Amino acid sequence: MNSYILSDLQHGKAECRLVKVERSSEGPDAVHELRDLNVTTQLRGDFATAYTEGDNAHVHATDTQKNTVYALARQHGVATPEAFLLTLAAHWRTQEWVTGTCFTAEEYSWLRLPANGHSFVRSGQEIRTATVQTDGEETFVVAGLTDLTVLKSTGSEFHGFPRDRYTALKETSDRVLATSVTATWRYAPGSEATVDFDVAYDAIRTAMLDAFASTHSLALQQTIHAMASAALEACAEVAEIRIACPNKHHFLVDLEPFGLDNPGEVFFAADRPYGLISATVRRPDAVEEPRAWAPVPGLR
Ligand SMILES: O=c1[nH]c(=O)c2[nH]c(=O)[nH]c2[nH]1
Repeated sequence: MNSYILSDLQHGKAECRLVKVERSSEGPDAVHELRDLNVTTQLRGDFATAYTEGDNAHVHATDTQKNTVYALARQHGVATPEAFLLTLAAHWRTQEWVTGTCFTAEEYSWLRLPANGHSFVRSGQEIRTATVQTDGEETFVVAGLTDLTVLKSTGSEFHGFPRDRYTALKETSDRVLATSVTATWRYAPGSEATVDFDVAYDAIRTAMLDAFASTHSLALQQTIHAMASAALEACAEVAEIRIACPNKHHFLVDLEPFGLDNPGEVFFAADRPYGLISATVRRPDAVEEPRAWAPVPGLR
């Protein structure tokens, strides 16, 4: 065996697609509930000999982990993404050689069609996200959303920035502000026992959208701060929130060569490059917890 240092071992099944139908009634008038998740499991623990010796005696097979996702969905249901990940965590944290766990889920939303209670259309809006980790006795829950695309066609300015020999950007007092919000919030330790994750999600999403719409923006940075603050105000159980936003630039097209004016009506929506702006906003009394954020990507 060599003397290199092995660390950060984890193994699990990535992207277990799980659709759970809650069947409270049957027949042509059946009203069903749908939860559509993409679940990734990761176990951490005493698994080094699999890496160093190829000895799998401690390895809970990723296939077993995948099967456990489906079996626990059947046995415990999927009340919310966070609740389901907590169920997985409760199962795996007690298994031999497991000292820590990390479960993540994306949730895709479906809207009920008016015809009956069991037909749905995928809603093209944001993806909900959740991550539950355990480290021994401790539990960390973060949740959020990505791809929440928003735009305001006025009420956004950008000026007062420094100018140097490479600055070409004109100051503006009226521009299109568009972004695709990725937000992730961390629940205060212990709050997972009492918080209603669906209620919290809806409250935070609504608060962020209201803040985006109602903030007269002097910078996307200011809008991000307003959205994050509104989220903390909307949900007492959230200790901190991270928001990352691409600035989806909309450039006014010069129509003068064609003898036309363009009073803020015709834009070129560029897809790249884009500004990329992010921040974390934390309650003053909340203790930082870097472990909770470790698996959370900055921006997707
Ligand atoms: O809201 C903005 N923030 C920036 O930091 C920035 N930089 C830039 O070129 N445009 C903008 N807009």
